[in-house]
Amino acid sequence: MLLEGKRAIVTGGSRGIGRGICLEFARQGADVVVNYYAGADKGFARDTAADEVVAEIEALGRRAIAVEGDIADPQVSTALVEAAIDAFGGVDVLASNAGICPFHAFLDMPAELFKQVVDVNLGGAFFAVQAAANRMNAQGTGGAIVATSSISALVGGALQTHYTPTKAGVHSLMQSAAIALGPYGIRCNSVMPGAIATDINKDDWSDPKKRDYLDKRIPLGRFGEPEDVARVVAFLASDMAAYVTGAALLVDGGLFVNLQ
Ligand SMILES: NC(=O)C1=CN([C@@H]2O[C@H](COP(=O)(O)OP(=O)(O)OC[C@H]3O[C@@H](n4cnc5c(N)ncnc54)[C@H](OP(=O)(O)O)[C@@H]3O)[C@@H](O)[C@H]2O)C=CC1
Ligand SMILES: C[C@H](O)[C@@H]1OC(=O)[C@H](O)[C@@H]1O
Repeated sequence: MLLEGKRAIVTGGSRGIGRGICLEFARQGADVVVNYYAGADKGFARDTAADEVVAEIEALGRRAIAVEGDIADPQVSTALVEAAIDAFGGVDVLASNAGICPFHAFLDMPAELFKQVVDVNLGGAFFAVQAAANRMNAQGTGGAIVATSSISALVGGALQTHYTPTKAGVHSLMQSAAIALGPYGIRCNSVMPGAIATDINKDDWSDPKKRDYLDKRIPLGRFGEPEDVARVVAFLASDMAAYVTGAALLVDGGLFVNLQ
């Protein structure tokens, strides 16, 4: 097992890629704090999704707790670390994964929507990394941080002008954090998923033409599944990657390099 006895926090861990990371971490021997956000309306279904992930982790023989909170709020990151200390005694691994992509045209993009996407995707990553790194530093045993950036850090999208800069920002954050935290034995890397089948792109891909176009561009011949990303995150979080920091790994079935 790659993460035997490690104590992990996964932001946005209730669905999609984050859920995949939670389960892979547990398979690899880690205990997991599962963060999610119920939203302003405190949606019951979202609480249920997080509770189900906790139950799945426990069925794998590991410990887990669900912690609700909007990652855009810096205090939520502090609370996640405190929850990990209370439940497991500390933090060894952070997967900073929570993110949103409400597709919208550029010319009439509401300022509030732009701000929300930046606050969740980039602000949330910044504060989660800062809170986890402070705890790892206090423990004195180093740690590993893996952020979910995106292929969208490298290429654009007409309906993603608010989103792609946040993913480039997360990529850059991991590079700078790798330098800032290397002296404390804390490694910082990112994954850049391509087109992964989750709720985030359900509406966008409901257009069969767009789905078909994307599908044909992927050399490995299929959309990604959350597990495809989760296994790479577990590798980067583990000692198998002990000399890897500041790196970004595309997990896209070859989509990025396929120009023609
Ligand atoms: N799917 C894809 O093709 C790609 C995704 N990514 C990135 O992967 C990450 C995960 O996306 P994906 O799994 O696809 O999306 P999903 O919509 O399936 O899952 C998003 C997760 O993030 C949580 N979340 C959303 N907003 C917040 C918030 N404000 N605070 C805390 N948690 C929150 C959700 O919790 P809840 O259920 O409670 O809302 C959910 O667990 C994102 O950062 C995304 O940008 C990158 C490249 C490609
Ligand atoms: C949500 C999109 O379908 C998905 O998100 C990303 O980061 C990828 O680039 C895809 O566009």
